[in-house]
Amino acid sequence: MPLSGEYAPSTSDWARKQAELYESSGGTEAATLHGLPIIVLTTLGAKTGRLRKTALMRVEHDGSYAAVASLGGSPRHPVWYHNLVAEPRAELQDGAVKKDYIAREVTGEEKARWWKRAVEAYPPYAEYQQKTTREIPVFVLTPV
Ligand SMILES: C[C@H](OP(=O)(O)OC[C@@H](O)[C@@H](O)[C@@H](O)Cn1c2nc(=O)[nH]c(=O)c-2cc2ccc(O)cc21)C(=O)N[C@@H](CCC(=O)N[C@@H](CCC(=O)O)C(=O)O)C(=O)O
Repeated sequence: MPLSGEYAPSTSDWARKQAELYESSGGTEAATLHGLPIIVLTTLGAKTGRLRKTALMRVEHDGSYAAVASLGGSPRHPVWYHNLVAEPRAELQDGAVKKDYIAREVTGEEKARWWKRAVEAYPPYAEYQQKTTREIPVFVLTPV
């Protein structure tokens, strides 16, 4: 069942602009970062209950996606991480297709498999993990 609520723009201007343009153009504009494809994830704000839209790198395998809470190797998690922990239901737009997913944070062997896919899709993830002692969380989103 799709998320409902009022959209609350991100306070990160560049990310907000990319997420909004990607969504409004059906994934035809603002579709890459450093030439690599993105997706837009919609989560439910854990405190405000408002819809949050977050551009993320596209990491897809057999219809499931990874959401990598890298935040450029920052010592803290991105705020959307806490949204997904609180409410695992999410929407994900890949190109013109937007579907409902359930997110699950992965660990161990399963995380290692998805981390490999993520670094193949976006090599800077490896540098981000080198940059911080924070273990960068990975969610796997499976279609509902
Ligand atoms: C800036 C902040 O955003 P954030 O959720 O921390 O996410 C930071 C970044 O991860 C986000 O900007 C990403 O889009 C950056 N980013 C990537 N970030 C990643 O972590 N991984 C990626 O792969 C990634 C790729 C990417 C590609 C293109 C692009 O333009 C940006 C990309 C934000 O919007 N904060 C809001 C709050 C947002 C929020 O969700 N609030 C919750 C409260 C949650 C709580 O506090 O518990 C609520 O509404 O209730 C605010 O300060 O008002």
